[in-house]
Amino acid sequence: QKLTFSLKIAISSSLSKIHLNVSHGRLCASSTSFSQRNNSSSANLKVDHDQTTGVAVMHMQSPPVNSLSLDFLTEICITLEKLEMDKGCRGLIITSSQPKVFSAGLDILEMYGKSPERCGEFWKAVQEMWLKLYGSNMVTIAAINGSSPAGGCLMSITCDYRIMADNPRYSIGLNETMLGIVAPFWFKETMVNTVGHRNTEISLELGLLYKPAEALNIGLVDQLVPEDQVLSAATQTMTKWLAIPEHARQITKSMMRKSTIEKLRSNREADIQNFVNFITKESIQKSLRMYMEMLKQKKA
Ligand SMILES: CCCCCCCCCCC/C=C/C(=O)SCCNC(=O)CCNC(=O)[C@H](O)C(C)(C)COP(=O)(O)OP(=O)(O)OC[C@H]1O[C@@H](n2cnc3c(N)ncnc32)[C@H](O)[C@@H]1OP(=O)(O)O
Repeated sequence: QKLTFSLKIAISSSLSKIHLNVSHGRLCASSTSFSQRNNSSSANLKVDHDQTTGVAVMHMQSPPVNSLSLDFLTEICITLEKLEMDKGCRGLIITSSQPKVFSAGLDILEMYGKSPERCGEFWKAVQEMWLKLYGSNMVTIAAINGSSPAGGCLMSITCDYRIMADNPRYSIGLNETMLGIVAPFWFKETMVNTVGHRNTEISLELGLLYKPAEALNIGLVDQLVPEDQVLSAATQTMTKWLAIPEHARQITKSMMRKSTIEKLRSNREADIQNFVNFITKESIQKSLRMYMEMLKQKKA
C-alpha cells in the first residue's frame, strides 16, 4: 500500500513539534508551533488556521468579484481537501477579502465561447466543490460580507450556517433564470433543503435576488449582523457548534444531506453531459452574451 507522507514544518518557530498520524492507510505528518497558528496562501485564497480552536478561516481573494473560474475552483477544492484531511481542523469559516462581494458565482467567461471539453472540465470542478462542501465533516459557516448571487449563493447554502452583513446594497439568491440559464437539480435541492419547496419554486422561477432582510425572512440566511461584525459573529457561532458532540453532529448532518449528495454522485457523468449540451446551445450562448453586455452597461 502506498503511503503518502507529507511533512509540513513551521519554520517560523524553532520550537515546532511534529505529529505523526496514521489514518485511513495514510501516514501524515503535520507540525504545530507554539503559536498554534498555521497560515497558508495560494494565488487567490488565504487560509488562517488556528490550531488551538481547530477553526480555519478561508478568505477568497480573487479579484475583482471572486467569480468561480476553473482555476479558482481547483484551488478551493485542493484547500478543502487539505483541511478535511487535517484532524486538527474541525470548523471552517468561508468569507471574502474582496470589497462588497462574497462571490459573483460561476465565472460566466468559463461558460461562454468555450469548447465542450473545456465546459465539461469546468462543470466537473463545480460538482467537486459542491460535493466537498455539502458533504464536509467540518462545521462550515459562510460569513457573507457582500453580494452572493447564483454560484455564490450555492456556496453559502452548502454551509451549515450563514451570517450575512446587514447592508441593503447586498443581495443573495439563485438568479440563474435571469441569465437565461437553469439551476441544475442539485442547486435546486440544496435550496429546497434550506428554505423549503415553495420558497425555492418562486425564487428559482423568478431568478430572485434577496436583500439581507428578505433572505433572513425566508431562511436563506440565519443571522444578520453589522458589516464589521460578520467574522466575529461567525467565530462566536462556530464555538457553539463545536461544543456539540462531534460524532453525533456529523452523523446527523450526513443523514440530512445523504440523498441529495448520492443523487449527484451516482449521476455525475450524465450531469456533465446535460450541462455541456445545454450551455453550448446557440440560444444559451446568446443569452449569456446579452447578460455580460448588460453587466458592462450597468457600469457605464
Ligand atoms: C435542462 C436543465 C439542464 C441544466 C444544465 C445546467 C445549466 C447551467 C447552470 C449554470 C449555473 C450558473 C451559475 C452561476 O453562478 S452564473 C453567474 C451568475 N452571476 C451573476 O449573475 C452575478 C453577476 N455580477 C454582478 O451582479 C455584479 O458583478 C456583482 C453584484 C457581483 C458585483 O457588482 P460590482 O458593481 O461590484 O462589480 P461589477 O458588476 O462592475 O463587476 C466587476 C467585473 O467583474 C465582472 N463579473 C461580474 N460577475 C461576473 C461573473 N459571474 N463572471 C465573470 N465576470 C463577472 C464584470 O463583468 C466586471 O468586469 P469588467 O470590469 O471587465 O467590466
